[in-house]
Amino acid sequence: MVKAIIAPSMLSSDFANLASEAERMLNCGADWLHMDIMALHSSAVTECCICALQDGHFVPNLTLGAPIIESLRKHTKAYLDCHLMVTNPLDYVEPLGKAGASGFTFHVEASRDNWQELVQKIKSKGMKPGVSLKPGTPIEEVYPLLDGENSVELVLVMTVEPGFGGQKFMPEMMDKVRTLRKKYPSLDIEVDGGLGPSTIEAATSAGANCIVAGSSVFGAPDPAQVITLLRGSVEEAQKRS
Ligand SMILES: O=C(CO)[C@H](O)[C@H](O)COP(=O)(O)O
Ligand SMILES: [Fe+2]
Repeated sequence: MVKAIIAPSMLSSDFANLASEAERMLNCGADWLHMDIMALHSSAVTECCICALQDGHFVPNLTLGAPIIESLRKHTKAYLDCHLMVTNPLDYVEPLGKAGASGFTFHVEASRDNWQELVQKIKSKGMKPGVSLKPGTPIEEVYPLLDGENSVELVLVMTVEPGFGGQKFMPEMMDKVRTLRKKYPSLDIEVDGGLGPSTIEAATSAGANCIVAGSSVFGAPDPAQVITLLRGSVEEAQKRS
């Protein structure tokens, strides 16, 4: 049976106090810390400004990168679950590996031409490879990454459009989770976006076992209580299945 993993999204934390926010979440029972890495690939700008402006931004936001992961690593031994929302994830493998990232989850939309090289490199740097997909991307797109030689070990199903915390959960994404769980019973299936006490049931009964939650955890008066509730939902759903 796959393990229940609760990963507060540090995107909702106080970035100016990242180390103490991380410690606070771990004390509240977090298993992983979810790190949202959003950036514009700089060489895309140099190579073709117009393309970069039209679609080079993987998301319309800028968050953190390897230097911050490296700084945080000095303060914690926690599993740092990095979610790469960038146009060229390959550029980030070496720096994030060096910085001390634990998981490296890239987007299938940004790696259609080089996912095999990417997975190989992620593994060679000692990180756990994962693939994510945007709401508009069909689940079938990740199958080759799960069935081949260089397979990923986690699939992150986005349940909001990537880019920002605090958005509304998209329940229609649960069909992807159900399909994936049926086909891959021992896979880590992560859900990200809009998860909290009112939406967790839909995700866990579909088969998700890794739960990313930002605003619902950081915005709660008692984050530990929310983390316990999320974990309980994964475990209850697993008992029922
Ligand atoms: O990847 C993300 C956004 O692109 C975040 O991880 C996600 O949005 C978490 O925040 P919340 O739980 O508030 O929705
Ligand atoms: Fe994320």
